[in-house]
Amino acid sequence: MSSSDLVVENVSWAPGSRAPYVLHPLSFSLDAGKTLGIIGANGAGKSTLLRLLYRYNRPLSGNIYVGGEDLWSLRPRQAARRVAAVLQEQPTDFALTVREIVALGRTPHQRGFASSGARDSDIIDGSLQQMGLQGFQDRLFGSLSGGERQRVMVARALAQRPQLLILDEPTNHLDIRHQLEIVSLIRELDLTIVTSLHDLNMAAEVCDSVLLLKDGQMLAYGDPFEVLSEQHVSSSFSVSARLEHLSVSDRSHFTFHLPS
Ligand SMILES: Nc1ncnc2c1ncn2[C@@H]1O[C@H](COP(=O)(O)OP(=O)(O)OP(=O)(O)O)[C@@H](O)[C@H]1O
Repeated sequence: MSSSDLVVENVSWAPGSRAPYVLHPLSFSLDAGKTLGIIGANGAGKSTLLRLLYRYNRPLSGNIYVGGEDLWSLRPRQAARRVAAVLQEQPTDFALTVREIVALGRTPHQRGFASSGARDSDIIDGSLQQMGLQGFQDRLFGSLSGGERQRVMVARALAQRPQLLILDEPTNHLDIRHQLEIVSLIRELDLTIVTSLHDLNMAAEVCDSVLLLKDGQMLAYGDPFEVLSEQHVSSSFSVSARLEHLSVSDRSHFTFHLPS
């Protein structure tokens, strides 16, 4: 068995067996504890790929292995113990408290109608704490700001204690401070993470590898500093991209212009 935590083999998707591909067959693997960024213009297929990884859509072809197990050979509850997702669409459980929402992350680990135990409670406390939400636990979800709700959804996913965490645009709705917090959390978490990101500078900073999609095809995969070249970025986003060196922080930084 491969030492990779996530193995994607020839996976493709289309809305029907005769429909054109939305995602053309692609393959990649990701080692345990690493973070992969999915990058591409609007409509490139990022969310489509993520939906296959968190088992919302079944691939038209190919297989996905998480921890060596074929994701589609697992029962839904077993799959939910392995893979958690934080999506752009937030739930409408407005009448639940923050703690109740985070507690939902424990559901795949509970048997039948058993209520949650002390271990569940500790995990929920830890997840709230990791996301800086201790003071919010009795607030109604519906009363929170967009950014606070986003942090609750990440806390719920952490409470699920997954092996693979899928994040669809995790910095949406977040102000700069909370974006930086999410980025540093992603770096610290001892989880295998696949995240879509629109901010290329952030992707280069936070990801161990990057998968660049264009029109549903994998244009490049690998080290962020190789994949995110001026040429690749200009081509996949139809812009003129320039990599500039910031001498103060000793980092490279993309700037973008419309092609003249
Ligand atoms: N169920 C579906 N039926 C038909 N077309 C679909 C379906 N789901 C997605 N698509 C199309 O597939 C393409 C890729 O969509 P997807 O949501 O994966 O893009 P994305 O890269 O996540 O875009 P964005 O950055 O705008 O969120 C789009 O053209 C979309 O309209």
